[in-house]
Amino acid sequence: MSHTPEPMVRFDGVVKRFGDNVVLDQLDFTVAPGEFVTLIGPSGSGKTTILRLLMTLERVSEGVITVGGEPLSHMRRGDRLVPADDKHLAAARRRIGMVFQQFNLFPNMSVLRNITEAPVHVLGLSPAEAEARARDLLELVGLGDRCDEHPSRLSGGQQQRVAIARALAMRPDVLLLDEVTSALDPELVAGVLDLLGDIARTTDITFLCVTHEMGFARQVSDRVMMFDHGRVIEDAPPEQLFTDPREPRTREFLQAVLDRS
Ligand SMILES: Nc1ncnc2c1ncn2[C@@H]1O[C@H](COP(=O)(O)OP(=O)(O)OP(=O)(O)O)[C@@H](O)[C@H]1O
Repeated sequence: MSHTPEPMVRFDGVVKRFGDNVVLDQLDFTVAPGEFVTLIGPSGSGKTTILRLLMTLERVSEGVITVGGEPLSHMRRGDRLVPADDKHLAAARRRIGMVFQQFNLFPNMSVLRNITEAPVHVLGLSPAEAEARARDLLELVGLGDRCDEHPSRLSGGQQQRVAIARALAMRPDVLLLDEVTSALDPELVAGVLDLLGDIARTTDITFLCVTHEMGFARQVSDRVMMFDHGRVIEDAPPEQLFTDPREPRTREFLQAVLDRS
């Protein structure tokens, strides 16, 4: 008998409103463990809101999000689900990492300390364990010789590599990527994308990625979800979605991206 694994991420009837503005409209989707899913769609279609909900930076208005089968936004109380309290949210958040457009490194700490800080203070690793982990990760991202420098001495691409190492140091089950190359000089983009592609191929981390880099999305994604007005209007493997989109809105969007580049 075949066994379908529990999705790593599940959105079940998720609604997000800001005032009267319905930003996510009864959203249902799942992401399997280890899958790389890219979210595309016009500005304002709700992509970043999805990542912010997963980071618990926002709360759902309705519906349930689960990560690894555990409700993120809610807690089980007997047979019922009740909104999560801060302690539950903090525990759930540990399973999820995020890399932002603007690196968000601590400017006054060395590169090494940027990476050891959360494993020591959030996961409770000893400083020696955290440092060993950080040094391994800095090797992985090609910055093994820059441990003691401050982020301001690094290029944007190198800073983003530190941010990637920092996210990996928490050993997340899910890694969220939000336009991670948008703030980089064009010549630095490919190196960061190659690194992320390698990490995606060689780890079992589940990725949700918002990007305008359609070449990258096409290369690394298992699935691409096209959003429009807070709904998924098309969900397909990249080779299909990019070459033969079913929905006219997807076609228009891809054409507009092509025209801009
Ligand atoms: N904190 C907030 N308060 C009010 N409205 C918000 C807030 N955050 C997002 N929105 C609105 O939610 C909608 C979706 O925004 P979101 O950032 O998720 O879109 P997006 O698809 O990621 O867009 P982009 O590609 O431009 O980043 C937009 O209409 C936006 O104005």
